[in-house]
Amino acid sequence: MNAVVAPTLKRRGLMLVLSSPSGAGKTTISRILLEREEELTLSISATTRQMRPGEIHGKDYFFVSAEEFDAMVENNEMLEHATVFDNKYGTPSEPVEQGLSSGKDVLFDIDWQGTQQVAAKAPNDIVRVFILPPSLQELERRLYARAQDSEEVVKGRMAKAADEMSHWAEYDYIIVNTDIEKSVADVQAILRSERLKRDRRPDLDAFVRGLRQA
Ligand SMILES: Nc1ncnc2c1ncn2[C@@H]1O[C@H](COP(=O)(O)OP(=O)(O)OP(=O)(O)O)[C@@H](O)[C@H]1O
Ligand SMILES: Nc1nc2c(ncn2[C@@H]2O[C@H](COP(=O)(O)O)[C@@H](O)[C@H]2O)c(=O)[nH]1
Repeated sequence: MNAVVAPTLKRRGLMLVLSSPSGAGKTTISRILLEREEELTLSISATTRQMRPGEIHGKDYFFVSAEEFDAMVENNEMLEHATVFDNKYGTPSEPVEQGLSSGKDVLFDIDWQGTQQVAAKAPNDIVRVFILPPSLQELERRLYARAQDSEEVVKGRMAKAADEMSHWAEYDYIIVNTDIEKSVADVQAILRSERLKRDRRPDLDAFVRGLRQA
């Protein structure tokens, strides 16, 4: 008897965006997701902000000067860019294009301004997830517990949290990050079903035609 061989169908990569007020848990969720999802690659942003202890140039961010950042924007090298908490942040386009064309999904940890720009450029490819903290008290606790920013920076970020959260309804999915394992599982469930969407699977048409003719 012949073994049944599953057909390999191509799929268009998607752009998975995580946004949240600072400290709600995007980076933590992203790190775990990247360990568990082989077909997912991270878009590494460029930023003018100071490197935090433990951060690595080229892994967490490309840490650049304001002049270098402006030159990247001027040369049309950014998919999106914005000023967030007094620093500039942006997504270099080329690695995103490379990731998508090699069949990977690309993960973005960007704010609502960047999300709006990516959605305007690639409305069919973007999947937007907004992460909320369980409470403001817990958000503040997490920012202090991370112990990587000064009290002044934490206060500044807390002051902007309500404004950041006012954009939640622009997102496709909302996760309240109470339990980290559950939040990661929720994002994985979103990825799994978004990957199955008919519009992202250009080979399906020919495959079904073949099935009907057999
Ligand atoms: N579900 C959770 N329960 C408890 N602590 C958490 C949870 N998720 C994240 N944290 C902790 O909260 C702190 C902030 O998380 P993280 O750095 O991932 O936030 P962020 O949204 O990426 O912030 P930013 O926007 O500033 O980069 C970290 O110390 C992290 O370990
Ligand atoms: N629009 C963009 N926002 C970005 C990008 N990279 C990060 N961010 C957002 O900035 C804040 C602060 O990040 P932090 O690492 O300094 O704590 C956070 O909301 C990130 O999502 C980007 O390329 N574009």
